Amino acid sequence: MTVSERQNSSPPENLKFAIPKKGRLYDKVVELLKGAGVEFRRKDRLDVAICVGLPITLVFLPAADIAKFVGEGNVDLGITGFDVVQESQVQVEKIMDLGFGKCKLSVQAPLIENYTSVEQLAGKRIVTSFPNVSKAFFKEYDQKLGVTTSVSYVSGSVEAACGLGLADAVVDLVETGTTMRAAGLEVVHDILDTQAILISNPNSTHKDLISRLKRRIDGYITATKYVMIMYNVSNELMEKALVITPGKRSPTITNLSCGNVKAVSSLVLKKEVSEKMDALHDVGATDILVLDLQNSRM
Ligand SMILES: Nc1ncnc2c1ncn2[C@@H]1O[C@H](COP(=O)(O)OP(=O)(O)OP(=O)(O)O)[C@@H](O)[C@H]1O
Ligand SMILES: O=P(O)(O)OC[C@H]1O[C@H](OP(=O)(O)OP(=O)(O)O)[C@H](O)[C@@H]1O
Repeated sequence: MTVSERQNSSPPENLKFAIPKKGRLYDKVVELLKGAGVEFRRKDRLDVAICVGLPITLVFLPAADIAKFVGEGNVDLGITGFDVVQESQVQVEKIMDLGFGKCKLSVQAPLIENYTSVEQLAGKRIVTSFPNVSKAFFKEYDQKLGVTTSVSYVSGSVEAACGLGLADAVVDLVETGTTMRAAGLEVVHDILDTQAILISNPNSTHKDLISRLKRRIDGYITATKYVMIMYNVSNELMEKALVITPGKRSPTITNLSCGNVKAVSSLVLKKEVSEKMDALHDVGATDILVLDLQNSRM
């Protein structure tokens, strides 16, 4: 075996974990794995990386192929979009939503045509990278109206299909709508909401390691959503302050050496922290500090 073959080979007993090799989800997935303590070094141009200190081999694949690989048992675990899972038509176990890669899969048509309902597109030409989801979606309308919608697959630049005269409408992902508007399209109907999800093969033999990874990822995601708020407050004002910061379960209250004042620490949602600080100030709390959480197990 050559050196490069050895670098590329996974110990057979390792859990195989497929993640997107590039694209929209890549940076977020790498950040998530780092936060969950899954360390790896990916050598230039290699699509396999063995993790440090964990029996895990990461496999870098196109996002669109990951659900199929997980469903067919070539890998144990994967991260990809829910849209990809729906399109792949395979049986996978959804472990958890990951909270990024959020967008919608929508039927989009030229603004100029002014379509007001999706029924008007039944029987017409649709171009998409999601032929299975699109066919399943239009089936109901085809049956109702006695027509046959033509669904054709393209692997990319879907939004260009109407302008090129290849389609009457497209089924594509929309987040901000920038791509769609630039192509002169508008949403006629949303088919599904999607985000990145962690999936596993239902027959994987690595159940314990998958549970451990789930706890780690869960802990990291929770830590990114919360901050720890700490403040001092007098006994008389305590009740009002605790209404503002009830904590995830309950706040921690510590006696201070100086008389009538106590220190409170409590978890607060990051998105609510400024408003909580204002409210604490207004009820008379002092020395208000906010600390970021690195990680958590709750
Ligand atoms: N604009 C977006 N906003 C949020 N999530 C998105 C967006 N576009 C795609 N995604 C999510 O990321 C997944 C992968 O999309 P991406 O466009 O990166 O795939 P790709 O086509 O494999 O990448 P590339 O085009 O670079 O080869 C999609 O299946 C979807 O779940
Ligand atoms: O509503 P928006 O914010 O414009 O996002 C939607 C676009 O994002 C994705 O493509 P991406 O930019 O990842 O490139 P791709 O077509 O090469 O996959 C998707 O396929 C849409 O075209």
